[in-house]
Amino acid sequence: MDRPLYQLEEVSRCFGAARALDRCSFSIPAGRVTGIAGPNGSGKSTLLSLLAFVERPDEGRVLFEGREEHPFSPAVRHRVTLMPQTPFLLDRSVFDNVRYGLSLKKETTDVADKVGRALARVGLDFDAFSRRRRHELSGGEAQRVALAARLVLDPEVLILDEPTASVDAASSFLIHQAILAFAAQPGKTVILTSHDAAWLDSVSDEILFFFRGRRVTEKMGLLLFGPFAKDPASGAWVAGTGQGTIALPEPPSADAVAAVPERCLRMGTEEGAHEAGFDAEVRETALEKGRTGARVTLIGAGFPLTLSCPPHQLPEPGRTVRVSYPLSSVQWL
Ligand SMILES: Nc1ncnc2c1ncn2[C@@H]1O[C@H](COP(=O)(O)OP(=O)(O)OP(=O)(O)O)[C@@H](O)[C@H]1O
Repeated sequence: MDRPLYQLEEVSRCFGAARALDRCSFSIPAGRVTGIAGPNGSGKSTLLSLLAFVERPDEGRVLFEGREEHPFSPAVRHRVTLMPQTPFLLDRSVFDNVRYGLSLKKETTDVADKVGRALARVGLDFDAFSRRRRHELSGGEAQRVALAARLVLDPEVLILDEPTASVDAASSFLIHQAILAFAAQPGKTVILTSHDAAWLDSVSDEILFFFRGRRVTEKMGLLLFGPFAKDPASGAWVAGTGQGTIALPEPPSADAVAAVPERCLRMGTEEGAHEAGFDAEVRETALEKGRTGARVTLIGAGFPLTLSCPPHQLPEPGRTVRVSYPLSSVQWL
């Protein structure tokens, strides 16, 4: 059993009347890669800033190794490093940007060597890049320099908010490799977010799911937002647009969101009794970390959905498949 590194006890973070995090209680293990997933505004960045001790919760406690810690507390300073969603680079050379954190830590030995190794870990050649300035880097290169500036600090806990946002496939792959190489070292913990579900699956040992500031206990494969309508012919409730509809139980309120757990979605079979079904187009397929499972991303009735399947049953992108689910599996969030 993994030792919990963090324990959150009834943690809330409020902005005015809105709760970006709403009474969250869960733990995060040491020595693993934990992915944080959820739609826009679900509280992921807010959570990361609390885990990095950049901010304090308004309610509840964040325990680190069993003790309540705070911003600037010596127990977490230099041990936990956050790369924010839009990392800031100084208007100086790449070398100075990567070295900057070392100088804050007052590390003066083997500086050039350490900077060179950190750049190599994100696929940047020291001779080609170390003298370049911020404006001489592509978006993907700048993101990798920002990651190198965290890796050079050799933290115990590396927290990354959307490290592959707006980078191309090559940079995304290099960032993936750098994170896995970091995580493979003894005693290292990585906590990260990404909107790219397949990428997050391929890098994470475990994923925690969030929705509207709360942790959702399992991975939801399908989220259905209103407006919902009642089919006058059948009397059944449906979500969807002109591109088709998806059947639901009666919504409890107009702004409720329906969710179907990924494990309840089945692909390629006709629906049985007490099940609903709809046609969906396969958009993307990906193998999970360890390659024992695979994930399929589809679009049905205008809604994106993901479901898992054995790697040998992966359908071809572009195919239309039938997706079925028990109506009783629909949860209201
Ligand atoms: N400084 C702030 N002031 C006011 N509201 C904020 C602030 N920071 C976050 N929020 C609100 O808190 C909620 C959660 O925001 P947060 O950035 O944590 O979500 P997220 O899941 O990271 O979203 P995204 O995927 O879009 O990055 C949102 O409704 C957001 O508008």
